[in-house]
Amino acid sequence: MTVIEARGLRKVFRIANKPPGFGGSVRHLIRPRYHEHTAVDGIDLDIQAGEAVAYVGPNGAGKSTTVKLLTGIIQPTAGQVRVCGLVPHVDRRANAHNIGVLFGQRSQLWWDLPVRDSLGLLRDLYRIPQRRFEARLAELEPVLGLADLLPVVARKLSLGQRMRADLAAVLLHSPQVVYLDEPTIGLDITARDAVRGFLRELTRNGTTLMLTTHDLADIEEVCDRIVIVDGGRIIHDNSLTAIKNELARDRTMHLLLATDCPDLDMSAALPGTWSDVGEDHRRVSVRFDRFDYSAGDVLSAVGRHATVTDVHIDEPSIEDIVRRLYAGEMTSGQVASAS
Ligand SMILES: Nc1ncnc2c1ncn2[C@@H]1O[C@H](COP(=O)(O)OP(=O)(O)OP(=O)(O)O)[C@@H](O)[C@H]1O
Repeated sequence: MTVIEARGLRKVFRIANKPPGFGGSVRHLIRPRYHEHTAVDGIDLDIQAGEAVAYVGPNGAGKSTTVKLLTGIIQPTAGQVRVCGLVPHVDRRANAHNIGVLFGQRSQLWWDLPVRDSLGLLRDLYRIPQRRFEARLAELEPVLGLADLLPVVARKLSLGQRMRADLAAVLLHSPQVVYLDEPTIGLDITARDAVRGFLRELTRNGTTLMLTTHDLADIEEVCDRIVIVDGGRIIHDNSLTAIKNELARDRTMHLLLATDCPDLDMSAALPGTWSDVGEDHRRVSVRFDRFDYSAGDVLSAVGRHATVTDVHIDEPSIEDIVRRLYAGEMTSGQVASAS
């Protein structure tokens, strides 16, 4: 079932050309001048129920603007958008019940209230029955470690504590679609793992997740699809596995040998591979295309020359791939689209 559907979505901001200083302000009042900036430039997007999609791109790419359009905070200049069958900027109230949003550093919590009271207010706002509210808090408690946070006034929370409390606020009404911006920022390693595990669990249970983040580990551990935007356009849209298969076929196996092997060259046994022997003649690296050879092929080929005592494989990271896409080393023509 398609939960998020956007066609030709476009947002153009009108920006005032205000000259500097008081004189400039007066001149602008008399004769205002503007220029236009296209933040989102014709985006087509279909996201299915239960999908976890990473929506990433360099600063200013148009990520937040897209999320604002999908949540109905702003209206599109052109194009159509539907979320759970509703037009977000038209059916704002109904849409709010279907979605949870954690946006940048903006908190949902009332600054001067204990977290418990903020959650109570949100319970009333979303009209959550008391029993369901308590059951939901009990579900969220072990992941987000809420018990310690509930009595604390929001402004006294550390960044990581506030993030946990905010996540509880976003997820309290069990929304069908959740938009999260940098959801693990400020969390320690344990809390980060717990949140990532929890987000995976959410999508397994059918919640649709759209993650805008610069933390690529979040993407690898939570998302199954990655949409990359740049200049307001989608430059890549595919599953994480497909992007790796297509753009990161090389693996490098590093082997430690029991005996010196200064002249080891794998190119005869495994044509198309590249190998390098370290100065100590015992450390060998073999780079291979994973669709041409398996790790076992490489291991046994090296094993015919020397006893291997240790081995590890460098997998290409999603970080490398995304960096190359941002840098324009690859274009959408070189990569398959999910649509
Ligand atoms: N309200 C606005 N008025 C004018 N221009 C805007 C407005 N909001 C965003 N922009 C511009 O639109 C472009 C896209 O901004 P957006 O915030 O969507 O980027 P982003 O991908 O979320 O970036 P970041 O990773 O830095 O948060 C930027 O050039 C930004 O300056």
